[in-house]
Amino acid sequence: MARSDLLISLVRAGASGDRAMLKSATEALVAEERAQNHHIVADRLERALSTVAITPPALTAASSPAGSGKDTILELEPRLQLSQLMLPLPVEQGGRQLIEEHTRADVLRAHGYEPRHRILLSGPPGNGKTSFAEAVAEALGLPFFVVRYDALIGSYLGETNARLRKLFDYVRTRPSVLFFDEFDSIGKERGDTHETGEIKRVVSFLLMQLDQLPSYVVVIAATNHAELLDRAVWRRFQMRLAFPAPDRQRIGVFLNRIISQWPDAPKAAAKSIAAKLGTVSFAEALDFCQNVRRRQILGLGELSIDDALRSELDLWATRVSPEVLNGERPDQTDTETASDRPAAKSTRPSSGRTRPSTKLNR
Ligand SMILES: Nc1ncnc2c1ncn2[C@@H]1O[C@H](COP(=O)(O)OP(=O)(O)OP(=O)(O)O)[C@@H](O)[C@H]1O
Repeated sequence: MARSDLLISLVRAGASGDRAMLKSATEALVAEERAQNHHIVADRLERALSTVAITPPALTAASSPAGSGKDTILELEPRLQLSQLMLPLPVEQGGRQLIEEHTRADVLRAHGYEPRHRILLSGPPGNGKTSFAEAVAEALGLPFFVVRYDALIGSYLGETNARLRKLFDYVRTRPSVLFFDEFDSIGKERGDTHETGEIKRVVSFLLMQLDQLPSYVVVIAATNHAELLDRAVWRRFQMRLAFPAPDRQRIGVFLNRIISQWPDAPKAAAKSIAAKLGTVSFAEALDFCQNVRRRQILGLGELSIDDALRSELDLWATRVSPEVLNGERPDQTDTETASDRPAAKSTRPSSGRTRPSTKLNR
């Protein structure tokens, strides 16, 4: 299957004159041959590749970078490691299994199995879905491709499918981790009456492409709205991992990890800071900590870490939430400034987020 895909990519690359695709498909074949100790074939393939015309062929619509699948993805160098993330146990275990299945794929294949390679991550924003995908790419030593919806979704009939085809043609030329963030924006429920037939065609085409993808392309899709996904799309994923919002205790441990690396330890315990932050995502807790350090660094030695922390907690209590920005509840910051507000006040209307007191436990 994997091999036949590579051969098809080679034929397509030859037909369209896409030298990048030709090179990456050949390199993938070379890697495969070497993995099977077929060094003579691998050497011949490499020699053949080196004789490919140096002069680039005239650009055509199909072969131009603007028209290739490469435009619809962003290639990032994965740096994050799984051990740097605070993950729920099932996610951590799922991640380790996934990595093992791919690093020891030859053992599985010897028994007629392929490693799992279609993974769905769900959960509220800022709790590590993107980071997890990056960490999987890092652990496997693979490029991390992030799908760019701005370049993928077209307004003309059939345009999105044509771009999806190019995207999949491009990624199947080499092992990689392909990441679809906000996957619900493309894999939506086909029964949605507000959508035209176009979305159905896109979802059907996407399913077909997912089915045909070789296992050396690990597709990781993330969604904040798993309930919006088409059932058939949901079923396609071999591993589904939930990233729930962290509770206060986990945020406390997370804060402690960060704070313990600061040059000066604040007097307040991480647990007490977590209580003051209220219900937050890991990303929000991290932002908060980074702001404290920014404040202290710019204080040029005049500001202690405790002052910086207290000051940032004061600001935190006056934060404008997305609900205010969306007009779902009134903002009180117009009539009241941070300095007007007593330090321990936390009476802003709650909308899921607990407004913390700004007084530190010392
Ligand atoms: N579980 C976690 N452990 C450690 N750090 C985390 C965790 N979750 C998020 N972070 C930090 O927050 C940042 C943003 O998280 P990330 O982009 O992975 O969240 P996400 O779930 O993909 O959010 P979105 O749904 O908005 O795309 C990361 O760069 C990371 O530094």
